[in-house]
Amino acid sequence: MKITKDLYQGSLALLTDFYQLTMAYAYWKSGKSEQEAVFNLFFRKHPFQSGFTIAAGLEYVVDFCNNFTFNEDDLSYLGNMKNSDGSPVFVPDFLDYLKEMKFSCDIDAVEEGTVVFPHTPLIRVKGPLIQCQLLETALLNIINFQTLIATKAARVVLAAKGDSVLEFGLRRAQGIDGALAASRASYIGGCSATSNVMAGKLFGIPVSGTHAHSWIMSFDTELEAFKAYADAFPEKCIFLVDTYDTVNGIRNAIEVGKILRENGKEMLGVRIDSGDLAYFSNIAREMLDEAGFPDAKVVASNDLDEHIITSLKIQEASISVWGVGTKLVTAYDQPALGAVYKLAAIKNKEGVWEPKVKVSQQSIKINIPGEHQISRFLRNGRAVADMIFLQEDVDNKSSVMIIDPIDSTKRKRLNLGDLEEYKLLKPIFKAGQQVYVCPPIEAIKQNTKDNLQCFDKTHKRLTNPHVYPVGLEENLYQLRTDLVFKMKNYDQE
Ligand SMILES: Nc1ncnc2c1ncn2[C@@H]1O[C@H](COP(=O)(O)OP(=O)(O)OP(=O)(O)O)[C@@H](O)[C@H]1O
Ligand SMILES: O=P(O)(O)OC[C@H]1O[C@H](OP(=O)(O)OP(=O)(O)O)[C@H](O)[C@@H]1O
Ligand SMILES: O=C(O)c1cccnc1
Ligand SMILES: [Mg+2]
Repeated sequence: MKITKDLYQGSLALLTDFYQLTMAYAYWKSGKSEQEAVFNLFFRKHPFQSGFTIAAGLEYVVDFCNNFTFNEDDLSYLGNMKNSDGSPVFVPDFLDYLKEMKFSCDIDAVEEGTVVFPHTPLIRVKGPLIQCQLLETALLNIINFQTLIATKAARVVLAAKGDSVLEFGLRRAQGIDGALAASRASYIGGCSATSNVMAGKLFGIPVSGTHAHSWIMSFDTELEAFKAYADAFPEKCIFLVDTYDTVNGIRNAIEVGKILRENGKEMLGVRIDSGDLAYFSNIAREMLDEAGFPDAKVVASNDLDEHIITSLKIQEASISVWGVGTKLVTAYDQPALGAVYKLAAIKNKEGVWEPKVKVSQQSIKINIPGEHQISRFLRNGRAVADMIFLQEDVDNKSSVMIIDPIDSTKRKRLNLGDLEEYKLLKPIFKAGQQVYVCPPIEAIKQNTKDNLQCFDKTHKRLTNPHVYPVGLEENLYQLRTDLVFKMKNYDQE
């Protein structure tokens, strides 16, 4: 196996759980493949005890759907799968069906960079049951990870309060694709650049960086190392000052900064990667200012996350650029988002849509039935609530009641006349044809910024944030309750 050449072999159709294929076969065998269905992809709890989540990954989903075909290699692999009695798992007629299958679903989704909340669909898939089912695992894989990392990045960037955050995670990320996807999602979440050069090339993200301790250690003295770096990159000098003695390192950086200046160049700054970052950054700032380098930046790195950055801000550390790696790209404190993909409605034999619920002991796990939409209501540009609803329930209404999906005592009346309404689900595919143009990554990053700006700072607080109201329109709430009662059959002894 050569990972550079052979890994995906031009097809991602088998990037799925085996049970999706066994269900697909069983749907086909029982004549249900083409029955129309609606599935929603949503999460139940914000990651990191955050008050918000940033949607990311849609562009990957679009690409996946546009290339959703089983190639000859995939089909021959499936054709060779055997049951324990030696019989083939999948009969040739089914493999022919897969070969001819053309992606034909409608997909509606929340745009990347949108602030999203529990229970509201990030992606809605409507189409033949077999296709909806076969998309589940890949869609979850893509959206769960990129949404998680975009959210983590947004939190780190909020903690940095306007300072640049550089993403340095490649060496610690979860494998090759994890690293690439994390760099993309980190940029969407608000990072200014990545150290990951391949992500720069693939996604058009700015790349940047400093140098490592090994560079210093390869010379007899730190001063020699700084001079040689300045010689190679006079425009890009951020000297790593903590290899031996941080204060001495700053002194050496200043000395080389003066030589650069004599040659018409400016040192960009210093990086501190160990020790007490508040203490050393303040010393660096004082020494740089005193030596006539007030514009030189102090970059800090070393196991940073949003909490350490917040603490360093409180300590009045003089850091203006933050290099964040491991804890960002691995989502160290919560390594998975936990979004799910649930059947919400199915068209019966009479052609009538039937809403569906999965009943659970835990009310948080009861999904929201039907092909619903989400509206975000804003007052003077400020988000006040999100409503999950069925269009027919709100037509011609001047006010609506929304009810918390978990706690029905939490309700909010919205007077629609006073509010701006913004529909979150946008058409992405219609009958398998892409109708949405994926925006450039800069526009997605800007969308994150604009979206976050609409939310009160109490929802963006990193610890114990104020909960933003998201509710089911009352008729949809009632429909869900009635369906649960019906499926539970409480009237029976
Ligand atoms: N003033 C500070 N307040 C809070 N946390 C800090 C402060 N200074 C550094 N930190 C954090 O404390 C941790 C220090 O970790 P660690 O003990 O591994 O580093 P170190 O010993 O300074 O560096 P290294 O092991 O790389 O030489 C890091 O997560 C760092 O970001
Ligand atoms: O700390 P992170 O947020 O992951 O950021 C990336 C780290 O990677 C580099 O060193 P590395 O960790 O490889 O070595 P070090 O711990 O000895 O500095 C760099 O100096 C940072 O410390
Ligand atoms: O460019 C840097 O300073 C860098 C890159 C990767 C990891 N740590 C630091
Ligand atoms: Mg380290």
